[in-house]
Amino acid sequence: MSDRPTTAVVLAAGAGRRLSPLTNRRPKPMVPVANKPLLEYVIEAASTAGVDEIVLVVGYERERIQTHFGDGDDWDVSIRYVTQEKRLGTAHAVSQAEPLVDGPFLVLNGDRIVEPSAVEDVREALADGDAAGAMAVTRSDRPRAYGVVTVRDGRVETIVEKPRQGADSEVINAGVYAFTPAVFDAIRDTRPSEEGEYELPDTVERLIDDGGVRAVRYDGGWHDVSYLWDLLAVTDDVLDRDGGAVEGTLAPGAGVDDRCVVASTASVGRGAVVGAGTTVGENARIESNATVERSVVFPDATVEAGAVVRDCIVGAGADVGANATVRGGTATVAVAGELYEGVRLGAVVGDDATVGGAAALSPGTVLGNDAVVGDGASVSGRIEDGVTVRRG
Ligand SMILES: CC(=O)N[C@H]1[C@@H](OP(=O)(O)O)O[C@H](CO)[C@@H](O)[C@@H]1O
Repeated sequence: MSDRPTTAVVLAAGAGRRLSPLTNRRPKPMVPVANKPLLEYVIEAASTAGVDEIVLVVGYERERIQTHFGDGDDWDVSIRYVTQEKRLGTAHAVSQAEPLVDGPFLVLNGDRIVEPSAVEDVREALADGDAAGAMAVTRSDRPRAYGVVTVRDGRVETIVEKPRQGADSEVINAGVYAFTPAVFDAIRDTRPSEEGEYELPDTVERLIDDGGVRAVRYDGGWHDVSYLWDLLAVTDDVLDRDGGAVEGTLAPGAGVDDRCVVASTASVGRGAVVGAGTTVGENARIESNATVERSVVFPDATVEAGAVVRDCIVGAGADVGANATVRGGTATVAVAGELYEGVRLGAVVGDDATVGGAAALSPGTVLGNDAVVGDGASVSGRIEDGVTVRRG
């Protein structure tokens, strides 16, 4: 067996609670960017980098993942699944794969878009040296949301997970690793975090003293959807990188910008405008004279005639009624009990939610799954799943 790993353990068990309501019914790795789940970008990058065996660690809503990826044939990889029954952290997730790996292997986060070079470079770094592990590190504008890393002589010197106080480095753990099987002993020696979880950064810290971990600088694209509004920005970045793909049924007089992705089974009605930075999922319908700009429309959603939707996420099967408006722009948005100001987000319309005709959603509105806004109602703030808001 070659010492260059061709097996990757891909972590896809988490729920992604900060992306509620989008993750109330689907795991974060299945959130679509340009009509493709985040996890599909990871699997494609691994496959392009020469990985031929993937162990997918699944848990929350795992059927969604297994149904989509099956045995991996469509991606030229062989996929096997292991289930992390309890959410006990990323190191615990890796340990679930122990019976299925043999020799050095890669570990990839299943919900961050990276390029194949990140995978290739960590694998080379492990194979060329005498370290117990190699980890890709990259620069981030918000290091405190990640594992903050300091590097010395090409090795990881320190790693601090999501530091509460300021970060002393802009360099973060990119979520792409290569390990020798020694990592499994290091996981067994890893102590639980304050939240009672076994975290891979803590395991890496153990390996620093025991074999060392090479730091591999990665400057390619690195995209994370941490918050709802990141989905719009990451979609925009991916459209910049990969270009648009407008398929589907376009009625006469429909205007669809080139920098959009419209699924082959979607339709855009007469006089409708689909502006740059928009993606329209399978079987979604943009009806006549509607305007949809810089938005993500999930599969089976409908934007009815004359509706105006900007900076929006329209969930699967949702219905935005005729002449409803979401004017877009910046707002204060509540996520998991915290307020984020100055965020560019028109509205999120949860899966199967209904926005009545001529209703108006203020910027920053987040409508839960199955929520209903009555005809002509004006709504702002956060509406939980299943709640109905009538006019007046
Ligand atoms: C506990 C853990 O594994 N934390 C990792 C992981 O964060 P999550 O928020 O758990 O996805 O991925 C980040 C980057 O992908 C990395 O910077 C961080 O150190």
